[in-house]
Amino acid sequence: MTELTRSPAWQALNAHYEAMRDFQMREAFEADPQRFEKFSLRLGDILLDYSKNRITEQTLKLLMDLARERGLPAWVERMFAGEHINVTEDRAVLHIALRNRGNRPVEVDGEDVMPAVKAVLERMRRFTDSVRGGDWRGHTGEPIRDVVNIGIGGSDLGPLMVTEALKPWTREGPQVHFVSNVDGSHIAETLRPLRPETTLFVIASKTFTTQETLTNARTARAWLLEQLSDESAVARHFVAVSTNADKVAEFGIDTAHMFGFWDWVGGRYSLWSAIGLPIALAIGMERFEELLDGAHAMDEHFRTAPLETNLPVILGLLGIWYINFFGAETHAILPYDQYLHRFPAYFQQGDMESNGKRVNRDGEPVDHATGPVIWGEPGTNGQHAFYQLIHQGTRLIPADFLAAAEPANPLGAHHRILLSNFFAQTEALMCGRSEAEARAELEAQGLSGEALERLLPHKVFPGNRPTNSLLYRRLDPRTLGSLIALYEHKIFVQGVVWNINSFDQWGVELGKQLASAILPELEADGAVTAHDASTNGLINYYKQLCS
Ligand SMILES: O=P(O)(O)OC[C@H]1O[C@H](O)[C@H](O)[C@@H](O)[C@@H]1O
Repeated sequence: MTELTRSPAWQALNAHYEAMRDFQMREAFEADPQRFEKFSLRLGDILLDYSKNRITEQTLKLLMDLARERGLPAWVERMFAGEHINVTEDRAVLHIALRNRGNRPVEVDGEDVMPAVKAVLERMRRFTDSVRGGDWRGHTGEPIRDVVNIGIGGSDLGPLMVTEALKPWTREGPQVHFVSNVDGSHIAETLRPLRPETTLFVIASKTFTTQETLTNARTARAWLLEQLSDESAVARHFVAVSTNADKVAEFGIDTAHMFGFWDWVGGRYSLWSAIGLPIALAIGMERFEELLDGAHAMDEHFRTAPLETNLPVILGLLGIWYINFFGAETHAILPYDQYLHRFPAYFQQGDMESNGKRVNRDGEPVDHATGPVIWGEPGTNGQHAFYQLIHQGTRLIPADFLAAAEPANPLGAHHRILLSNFFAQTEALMCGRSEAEARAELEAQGLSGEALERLLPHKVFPGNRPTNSLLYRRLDPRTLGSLIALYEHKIFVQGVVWNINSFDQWGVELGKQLASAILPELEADGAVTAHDASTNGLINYYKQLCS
């Protein structure tokens, strides 16, 4: 057993889980009229209702004991103090500095990083103002109408998710497009309706060595030069966002047109840095700073609130409860908001790349589950697709429901219909429908005898399925910033409890290495024999199809 699973707090939770096997939320609500008040919290206008979970006050106490035993408060301090908590890469983890809106210095290796952070924000402001104001002109003197962000992973998903989420604020800016996949179809389809004279490319890559991004960037440059036929056009149509000035220059982008960030910003935590440039181009720098303000408010809450009333801590520990004690394999994020349609995908990288780890910080294999599979789609679409399995399948799928009280587009009854579904689904998942209730309903429909008995088991909903609800006034930049930071810190909390490094991602390496060995084999003549029989067979069949 590892230190974690041997620990008194873990053992106590194990015993408590046994005692909770028969716990029914529905009965708990009936027995305790204060359950909602006890198990809900507000931060600003964001309400977190976590009362529809298989928990008692004792469960929370034991989870808090676990967090304390794992030294969570000290780990939070370490992160905020700029310690190199990303041990395998020997780096600090300071996305919180990017949205540190107060005057508190944040030091890395004895140096306050805030002046540099502010200087980049100021450059982003000047640049985005000039592009949005029409002062920045393309090579032929026309203003910029389209921005194409070329990046992948953390250099794509955050800006893409946020510009989609904040679409109502994008009307005055250029149209922003995103190309990530190395599949040529992505860039081909994106560029097809665009004119090079009015298009600005943002090449976003922390390392500036990512194959997909550099391939797409070269294609973009060729497209531009094919039509503008002048190398000097590149300077007016290409900017870069990176930590690697040498590689940016090598690629042919003037570093005067490069926006920097730092190795203490993880790719999947980078939308707050210059990686957010396409967001700022789309919504303007003021709104971008409101996004930072919202995240900062959550950072302050996370840093200072007691564990018991700390939103990210509660979400993180509830996740641990289900993953490690109930054996839940997945976690659904279900935004009742069309604008949040990329939010679950964003946190697939955020969570799964952070906590998809099998060894602890010391390199020892863990003997418990770590990060869950994150998935989800916006409500109500999911209801007509996969909710069947959540309601009546054999798996336990904890789910988060998110919704804004105010509609972004007030259109008759749309929003009330949407929210009636938001409220109904967590109610249905919790209450279920007992056999007696199902029977009564079938009888009311006029069924009886064998016909009723045949249908009855299919009509029963076991219920007792856990959900969290996040309800807030409206999805504006500030609220979105807070919500993203909430999930970021939730991931941190779980990583601390599991004693894993949430900030490296070695698991992406192997495939990359093998792909670079295979690429020349695809270009060479003759059969390939260097791999296992399956891989050889696939490559050789591909070659046969292409010959
Ligand atoms: O920003 P880049 O250096 O181009 O990296 C882009 C992405 O690729 C890597 O493989 C990592 O898995 C991601 O964490 C990263 O966000």
